[in-house]
Amino acid sequence: MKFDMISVVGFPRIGENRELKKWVESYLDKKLSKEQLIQNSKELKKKHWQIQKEHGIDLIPSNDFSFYDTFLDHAMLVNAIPAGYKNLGKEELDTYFALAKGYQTQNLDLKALPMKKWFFTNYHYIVPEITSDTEFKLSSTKPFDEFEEALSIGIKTKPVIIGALTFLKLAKKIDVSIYEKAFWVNLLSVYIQILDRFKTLGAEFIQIDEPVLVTDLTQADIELFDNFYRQLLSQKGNLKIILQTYFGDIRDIYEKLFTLDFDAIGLDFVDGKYNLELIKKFGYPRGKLLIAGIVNGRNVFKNSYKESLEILNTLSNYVDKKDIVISTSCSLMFVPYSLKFETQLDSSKKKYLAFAEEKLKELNELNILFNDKNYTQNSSYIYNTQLFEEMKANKFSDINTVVNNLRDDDFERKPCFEERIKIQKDVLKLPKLPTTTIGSFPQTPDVRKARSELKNGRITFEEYDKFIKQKIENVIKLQEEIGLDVLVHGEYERNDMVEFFGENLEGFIITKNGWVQSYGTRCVKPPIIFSDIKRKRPITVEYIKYAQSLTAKPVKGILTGPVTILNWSFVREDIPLKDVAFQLALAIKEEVLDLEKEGVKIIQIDEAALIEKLPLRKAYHKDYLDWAIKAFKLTCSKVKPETQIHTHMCYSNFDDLLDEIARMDVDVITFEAAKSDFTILDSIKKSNLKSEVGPGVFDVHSPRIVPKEEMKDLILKMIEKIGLDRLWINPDCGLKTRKEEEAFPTLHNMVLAAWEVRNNL
Ligand SMILES: Nc1nc2c(c(=O)[nH]1)N[C@@H](CNc1ccc(C(=O)N[C@@H](CCC(=O)N[C@@H](CCC(=O)N[C@@H](CCC(=O)O)C(=O)O)C(=O)O)C(=O)O)cc1)CN2
Ligand code: MET
Ligand SMILES: [Zn+2]
Repeated sequence: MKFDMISVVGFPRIGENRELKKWVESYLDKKLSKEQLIQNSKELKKKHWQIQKEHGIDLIPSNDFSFYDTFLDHAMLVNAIPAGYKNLGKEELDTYFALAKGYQTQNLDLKALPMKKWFFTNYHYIVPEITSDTEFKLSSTKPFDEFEEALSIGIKTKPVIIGALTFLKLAKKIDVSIYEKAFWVNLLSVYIQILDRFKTLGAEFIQIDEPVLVTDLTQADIELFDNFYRQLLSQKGNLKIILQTYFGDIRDIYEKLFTLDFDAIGLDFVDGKYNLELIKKFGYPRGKLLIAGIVNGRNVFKNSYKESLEILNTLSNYVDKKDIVISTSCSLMFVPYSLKFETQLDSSKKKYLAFAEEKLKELNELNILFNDKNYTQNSSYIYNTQLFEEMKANKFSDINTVVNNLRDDDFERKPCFEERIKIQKDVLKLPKLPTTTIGSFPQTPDVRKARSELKNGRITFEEYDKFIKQKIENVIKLQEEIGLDVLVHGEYERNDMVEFFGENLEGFIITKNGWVQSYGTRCVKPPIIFSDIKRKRPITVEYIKYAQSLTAKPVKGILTGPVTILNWSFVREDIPLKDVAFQLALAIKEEVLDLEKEGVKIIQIDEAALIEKLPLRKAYHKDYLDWAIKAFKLTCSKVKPETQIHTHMCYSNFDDLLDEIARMDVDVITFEAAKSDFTILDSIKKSNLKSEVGPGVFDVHSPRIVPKEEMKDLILKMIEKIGLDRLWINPDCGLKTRKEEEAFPTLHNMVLAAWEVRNNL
């Protein structure tokens, strides 16, 4: 075995120019053949393996590629797919896309499997369903095919497989206990077959990903893990098994791992600083490799060689140096592909950044330094430490003054909710069950084209502005025709709800090509928070004012909240998140007050990502929520009582956080409810939340046209649970990803449903 090894946990799969996204979308639009899609993807994978090889990576991952989502790939691999999909009579790839996107024909209506956030990232995985009828069996050749594809160009990869505990815990369980041996032994036999196949193919290392090990574990989880792996590892033969963890520390199971026959353990020393303490406290077993995750797979800033070498040197007091493998902290799929496309980015900023490709270089340099006794004399080390000194010198300047001068009443809105809502009802005079939308309307190809032409200088700003105003005019007319009560301007001017604010606030770096996958074929280009945040000028006022000038109905102003901007941006690691959040909040507050001044009566401050960076362990929740909620409150504490403040959160997996959400003290909150079977409604009733609520009555991620009766039933059910007086009727998120012909009929049905219920009161 080679010493001084370097490992990559996973590599971005979308391609340097989002090729994969474009191919898959073309395939789904029937504009690209299956053969072509597969052929193109093979070339892409090869390119990615080759790049890693050129950068000297020893443990190069395979099976980290996916046409849509690796969790769904895994569900297909072990045959954990709902019965309805099995008999579609389709080829594997088409069944796969049907699971991801739903499948509708004249007489068949299969819903897409739901998506969930992948830990605290902005990636979303597909949630498989397992029931007592699930028959685990090896059902796909994808991981083996990819291993062979790489072999054919002379690269022996390290296949990546999702671990059993992570799979079972993150799947949706229906009428089944994953902890019963009779259930999981069937899955075990599939994993044994997977290992057997890889043995036959000549694999050396297999990486088994178990990120759930960094969450709070129960005794039952630990026992399941122990039993499962004890048996699996007894069958591993000559294969070397890497247990890969990431996103935190593994305090609940660390010592237990010593007794299991893993050949290597992958630990995250970026998000899991406590892993180092565990090693200091309990040591590390002899003879096992330690995959030391020190290059951050979740952020775009350069690695601090000084800090990393300190960690590595400490580790070498407990682990044989030859057993330490330098690695990324998690997959690199959470950062953009390469800086080489950022030709317009000032070198004074670019020099602080490292995307996936540059991180490969960092791994290499770190490896050289770690094996060099005089590394402090090495030029790459000297350059890197200088950079970080410079960075330290340009800390956010205003932060301490502004943030320290905030007083308690900067965060509190007056008068209390009960008084405000009365005043608002008098001013707004909305009917019962008011109907509205979440903000964005379909981002049709003409909108994207206009923006791209503006960016390329093919049209002037005046032409673009005229185009956007025309879109606004159309959407106002449409909403009036449909009969919605509270209108919106449609968000046509925004490429993305976060990037748009990044472009218009001072302090951000906007990249040209810094795309990362958010789910399936959808990508985001997170802005980078680099220096003090300030609002240069009003951002949204003109278009919202314009929309309001076209109608007598209230137009709701839509803004993105500070915590969501923070959580969906890349943020410097040397400044407390809380301080950045407060700076963002003060900028958004200026916008809120300007909208109010211009006569906007309802303002929605989206906090879609409010709890995204909620620490994985409960013990740390409070601290995060305290500052996150304060940042939100800072944006709207100074508005008049008659101004109605809404917020929107797209996920409702906050059942046990409702008392915290109540502290946001908003007038109206809209959120997703239908996909989680409305359990949240019961929780709302039991919680301190006083706000009016709009639990979305349809799923915006499905192209399906929802029948009126279906939504009517939902509305009746919601009235029963939550009462009539505080209920709003709306979709569960923005409509930007839908086509007009999908969104408009459903909206129309939604309004009709609300009217029918209203008229029968
Ligand atoms: N940041 C963020 N995170 C989020 C969400 C969100 O809305 N924003 N929503 C949730 C779900 N995630 C989502 C993430 C992305 C998209 C999405 O629609 N993304 C678009 C890109 C949006 C965008 O930035 N568009 C730009 C650039 C579009 C583009 O590709 N332009 C073409 C040119 C187009 C032309 O000339 O016709 C090109 O560059 O090649 C624009 O509108 O200006 C996509 O992948 O297709 C939707 C939901 C959770 N996380
Ligand atoms: N206002 C935004 C929209 O409607 C909220 C989206 S939350 C991901 O698109
Ligand atoms: Zn949403």
